[in-house]
Amino acid sequence: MFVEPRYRRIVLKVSGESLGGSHSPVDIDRMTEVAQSIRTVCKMGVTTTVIVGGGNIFRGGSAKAWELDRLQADEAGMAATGVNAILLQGILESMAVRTEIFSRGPCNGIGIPYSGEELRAALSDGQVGILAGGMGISGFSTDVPAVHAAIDTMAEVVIMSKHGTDGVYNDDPRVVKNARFLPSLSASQALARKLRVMDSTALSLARDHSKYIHVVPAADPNSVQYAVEGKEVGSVITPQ
Ligand SMILES: Nc1ncnc2c1ncn2[C@@H]1O[C@H](COP(=O)(O)OP(=O)(O)O)[C@@H](O)[C@H]1O
Ligand SMILES: O=c1ccn([C@@H]2O[C@H](COP(=O)(O)OP(=O)(O)O)[C@@H](O)[C@H]2O)c(=O)[nH]1
Repeated sequence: MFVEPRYRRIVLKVSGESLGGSHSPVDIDRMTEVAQSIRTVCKMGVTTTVIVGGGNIFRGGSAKAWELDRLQADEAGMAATGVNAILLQGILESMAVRTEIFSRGPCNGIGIPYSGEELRAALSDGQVGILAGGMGISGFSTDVPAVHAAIDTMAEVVIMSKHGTDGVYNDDPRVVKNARFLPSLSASQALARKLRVMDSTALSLARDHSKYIHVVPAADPNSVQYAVEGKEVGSVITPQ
């Protein structure tokens, strides 16, 4: 049965941590599930840009433990997103999904350098854009380039496939056992309550550019498809 998608143009942010397995920082079964969900939404006619995190391999926040300075640590984190992007591209291409990687910073040399115009051209040509290297500069997470890509590609929503939560709560559900699930809230409310489900810089960028954020559970392999189909899943952060 054909379902009219709720979203026509999306940016999908895939949590790096959700790509790891118990024996390896990158798990082929998880990566395959992600690729299958991308193929499913593409078949529904949804124009898709994917941005992968790198936290399954390395995060800038580990700088101290490794005695790295923040710039070095962030460069390692950005490089990690490149590994995930190449592996995801490989699996997607094996499923006959055409892709192009657009890269920044330490990932330059993987695919082609990021350009909003070239990304839009690839999407118009029916390809999936995969972004590597985040913003290409230290001090960010991949949430900011996810929202930025929504601006560049005129996507109405960033679907955030999150590790360790099924949506947004009024407090961190990993820490506060009786935290309350919030099916819908505004970006301003999330900022005012200092909810740390995503980067505050990315939240304010989404608010200022009227982009919706749909937080869905990475643990459910159907959650991206359900979000696109308009089924109740995760939490929606509205721009207003
Ligand atoms: N208000 C909140 N609602 C939901 N999750 C939250 C909240 N505050 C903090 N978190 C935490 O955010 C984590 C996901 O964010 P993060 O680890 O940065 O993600 P990812 O690697 O999935 O992008 C969850 O595992 C959850 O513990
Ligand atoms: O524009 C960017 C994007 C990412 N990073 C680094 O790359 C790491 C991995 O990205 P992220 O934490 O967003 O991955 P995820 O949380 O999705 O696993 C971050 O911790 C940062 O150290 C960065 O320095 N600049």
